[in-house]
Amino acid sequence: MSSLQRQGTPDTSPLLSGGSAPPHASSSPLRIDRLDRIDSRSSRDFAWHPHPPPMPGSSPSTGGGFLGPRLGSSSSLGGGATGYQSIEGHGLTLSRSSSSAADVFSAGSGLLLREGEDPEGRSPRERNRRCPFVIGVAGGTASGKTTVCDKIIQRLHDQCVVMLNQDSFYRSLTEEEMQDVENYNFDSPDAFDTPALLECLEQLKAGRHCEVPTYDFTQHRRGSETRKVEPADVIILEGILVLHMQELRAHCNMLVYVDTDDDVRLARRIQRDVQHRGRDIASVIHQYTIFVKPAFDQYVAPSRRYADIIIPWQRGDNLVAIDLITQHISLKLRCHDLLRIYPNLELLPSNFQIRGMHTIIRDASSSKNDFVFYADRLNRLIVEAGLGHLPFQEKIVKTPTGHRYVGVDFTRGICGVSIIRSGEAMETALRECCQGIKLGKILVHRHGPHEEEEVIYERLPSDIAQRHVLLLDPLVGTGRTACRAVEVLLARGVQQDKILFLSMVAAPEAIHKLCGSYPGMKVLTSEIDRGLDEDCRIVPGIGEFGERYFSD
Ligand SMILES: O=P(O)(O)OC[C@H]1O[C@H](OP(=O)(O)OP(=O)(O)O)[C@H](O)[C@@H]1O
Ligand SMILES: O=c1cc[nH]c(=O)[nH]1
Repeated sequence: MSSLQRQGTPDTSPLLSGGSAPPHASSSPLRIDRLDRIDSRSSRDFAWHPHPPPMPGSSPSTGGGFLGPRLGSSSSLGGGATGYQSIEGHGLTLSRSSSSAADVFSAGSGLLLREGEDPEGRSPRERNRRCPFVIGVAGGTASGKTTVCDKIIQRLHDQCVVMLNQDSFYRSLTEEEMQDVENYNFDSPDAFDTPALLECLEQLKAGRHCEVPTYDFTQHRRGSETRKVEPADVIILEGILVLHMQELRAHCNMLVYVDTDDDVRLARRIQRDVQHRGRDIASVIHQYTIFVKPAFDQYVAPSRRYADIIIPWQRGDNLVAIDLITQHISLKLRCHDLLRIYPNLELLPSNFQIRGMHTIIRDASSSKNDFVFYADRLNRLIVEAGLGHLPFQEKIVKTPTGHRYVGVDFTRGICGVSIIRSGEAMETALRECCQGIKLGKILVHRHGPHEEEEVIYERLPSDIAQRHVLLLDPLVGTGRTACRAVEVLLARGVQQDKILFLSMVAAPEAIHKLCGSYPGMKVLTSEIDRGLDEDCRIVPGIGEFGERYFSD
């Protein structure tokens, strides 16, 4: 809203009073950069699955199972950052990880797919499923990995979590190997059917169920039955070699190493194998000395260096570490819940350039020049991403080398409508992308954060009902201003599914309101903030966008 209209009501806007944005803060005390690779592109159905009774960690192997309500799967991967942080006194080390850039950005945006036109025959909703958040948990034998996983699952009780145990993917021994089982190395990477494990992981990440083998530790064989594991929000992949194997690490958004003294582990191993796996003490010690310990030294202990988080775990009570991990995951998943709930919500895939732009725009001490420069840059990306959601027509052209190129033709019949005044800051980006585009404007005024909105000005293309409309406003807090503007468009005959709302920062409240009220309209934002303060300002927010962008 223009400062002119604001005169006399300087503090009426949810975003006008209070000025500068508070420092960025999250409900998690940690910043674990690799977790920021989670991003998302759309939604899935809600469904509920009962909690099964806890399964014994012995033969036949647990294999994995439902551990919570299913909300759907989540993100694709983006970023590829490494993080390093050490938290003294919390018994938790966040360490540099070697996250590979290869596991970033699953394409999957489906931007060029028209409704019902998916090569794999998926519905638009299935197509928009996100990959789940995958946590890899490794550590030596009997280090307490299962307990750590159980604690994480307990604390993520409002999410659907499934576990995949590497143990379930032991190969069946051949007759020959069975003859000399005392001298078979169960701790070597070769003992596992890793392709089968990868296939399961890939199925789950694609939003499909998988069949996990069962393994009988007393017979050293796979059972004839498999266990069906449904897709979930979070997958915990647990096993001694999960961090050692690059192909498994590449699937994980977060790598955890459980660090327990060797003697504690040996004592636990003896107890477990004797009680649950039909062994005697002498054979357990023999196996430990000949295979388990050397394999630990060769594969498991060195894999610590890949961990994002190393948890010292002696007595099984390092709950601070568990809390820190799960708080952070919950924070990430909360944002993704919105994306699951609303198929019409899109989040601009993040990367460090975009995060850097946000950092400058959100910094209260940034200069006007910087604010405008980076807001323009970011708006350009948002507009480009928004345009990618418009329908297209195939177009074949001839290249200068005389070859055919099968491409697409841009949509005709679009226009932009900015919500005055901050929305006008996005017009530049739209004009730069679409030369000569028709632009309209709507001015919505509200006397106070809890007052009714009033449309006091509208100028729209006369043929707007025939056009696709890009509705522009960098900030949506309560979503009331935006909803009012949408009502104006609908009253002018624009169809919901021809409206694309573009914003830079949205509060969850606005997303519920906009996406819930107008399921046919697409909403694209570059970041979703934590919420609103008592004056309905976005937290952490940007402050008064219009003031910062337009004032001298
Ligand atoms: O989602 P809501 O709670 O309705 O608030 C969002 C509105 O607030 C901001 O404008 P502002 O009122 O600051 O006016 P301005 O753009 O004219 O500066 C923003 O640009 C939206 O138009
Ligand atoms: O069958 C198995 C599998 C793992 N470790 C063992 O000792 N036996």
